[in-house]
Amino acid sequence: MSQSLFSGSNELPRLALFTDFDGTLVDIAETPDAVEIPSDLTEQIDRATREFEHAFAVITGREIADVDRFLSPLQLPIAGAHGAQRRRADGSMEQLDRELIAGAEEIARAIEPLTMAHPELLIEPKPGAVALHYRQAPDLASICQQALEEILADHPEYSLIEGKMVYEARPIGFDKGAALRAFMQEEPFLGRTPIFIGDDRTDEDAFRAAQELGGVGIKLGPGDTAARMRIADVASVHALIRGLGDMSHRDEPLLADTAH
Ligand SMILES: O=P(O)(O)OC[C@H]1O[C@H](O[C@H]2O[C@H](CO)[C@@H](O)[C@H](O)[C@H]2O)[C@H](O)[C@@H](O)[C@@H]1O
Repeated sequence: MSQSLFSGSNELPRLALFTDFDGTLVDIAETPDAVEIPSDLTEQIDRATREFEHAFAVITGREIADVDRFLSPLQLPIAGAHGAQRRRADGSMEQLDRELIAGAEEIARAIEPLTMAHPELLIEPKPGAVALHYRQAPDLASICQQALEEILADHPEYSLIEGKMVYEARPIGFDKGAALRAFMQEEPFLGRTPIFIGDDRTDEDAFRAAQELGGVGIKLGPGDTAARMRIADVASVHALIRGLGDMSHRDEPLLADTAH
């Protein structure tokens, strides 16, 4: 890391914490529904959100309802479907254009012949976006990419993005960086220093946004990244969330004056 988030000051900045979901808060699983939620995860997150005065949000490719189901009973601020959906900290929803929702439904229908021919493929329709998973059939990656490219030629309002064993159609103008910036303009995020933790290439926009706003991106795992910091694995993310929650309670100087 070239620069410390805490350098030049004895006091902790007021932090806002943003995390990705799959591969960051939970380990990657064979299918989207198979992710395992550690028994203490919701409690850990709940505690951190309180200590961060609720400046804690999830920014994910999943639809919001999925994350709510996995993290029940928590109802966090969430940007879902790569930012196409967004629930603010006050619980209000940013509404996505109906035409974009209809466009995503059409794209999902257009993929069906491919998934009928290859039942190992999985379509995940979401409000305003669509994922085509090939984790059960890695050899079909290029066929999936080509099929979606052809379908998106008729849907210029969408672009193709690539994740972990998945191709997705995401509406143009939406990404995780834009979602992070939108949260940062609202309470309780306003005026805080953003930290974004993610593991995938779709997280790069959010790393850059966090850093442009004076914060830091933390990349989980290997690979080229714009993030200035790295973290090893999901267990370390849980430990970091616990640790940051503890630190945010300190109002005394970070380093005690130990000069003799
Ligand atoms: O932005 P994220 O929270 O990381 O979401 C990205 C995509 O994650 C999910 O798919 C990925 O995780 C699955 C479960 O571990 C795995 O089976 C799949 O291969 C991964 O691509 C989710 O299903 C997608 O909707 C998200 O866009």
